[in-house]
Amino acid sequence: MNQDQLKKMVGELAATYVKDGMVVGLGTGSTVKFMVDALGQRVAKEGLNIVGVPTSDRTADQGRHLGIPIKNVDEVDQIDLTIDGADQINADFQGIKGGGAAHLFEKIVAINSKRNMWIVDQSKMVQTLGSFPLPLEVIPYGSQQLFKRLAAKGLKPVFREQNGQRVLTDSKNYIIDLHLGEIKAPFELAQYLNRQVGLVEHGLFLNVVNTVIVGYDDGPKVLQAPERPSYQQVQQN
Ligand SMILES: O=C(CO)[C@H](O)[C@H](O)COP(=O)(O)O
Repeated sequence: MNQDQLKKMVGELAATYVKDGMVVGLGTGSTVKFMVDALGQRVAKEGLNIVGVPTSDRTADQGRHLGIPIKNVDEVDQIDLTIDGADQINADFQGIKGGGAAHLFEKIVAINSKRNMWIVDQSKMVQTLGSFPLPLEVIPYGSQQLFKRLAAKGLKPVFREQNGQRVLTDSKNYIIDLHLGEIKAPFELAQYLNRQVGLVEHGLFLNVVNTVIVGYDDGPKVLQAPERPSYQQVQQN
């Protein structure tokens, strides 16, 4: 199976976890796109009654187009289940997200969800995080100074660009990617990044996910992460 077929397989399986009456967080990315397509089909064919809380303008547009009722995260009491993709997941179920520049909204939706499910193809499962560059969403004002501080600390920052222009998030912020190679101590790194002024959110998702569906050539595998409070929720209290 090619990567797209694996993504479609896990996306379609994840859509079967959505039950009537649920408020569902809708992630962002090419894997989630398959899941939202499948959810749209269930809404049309089965009359599935759900509310979708999207994590990007892209996903909101797709959901609306498919007839899924869409609400903002501030318009719902709580989200029952969020289904999202990931860029890397390590052996301890910690993740890197933000390859699609949507990790700020994805994290807000994730920490306001009762359960979080990630859907990935087999290439995303790693022993140690970091070979995928770690995305940071930063406010444009002062971002060059922040960039210099990150570089001085040896974190190998690179402003993300597309067609020669800096990428802008849905909140009109920049993305800086840290080309770390290996992240040996993700919690320590998260603590350092949380302290940086002008850095809105980093792409380390620690103790967030409950269930991971991985697409392998011989079929999907459903993995359960240990039950634990999310790092971000603990920090906030
Ligand atoms: O974090 C994300 C977007 O910010 C995506 O979930 C992540 O990049 C995975 O994307 P894809 O399913 O296209 O591989």
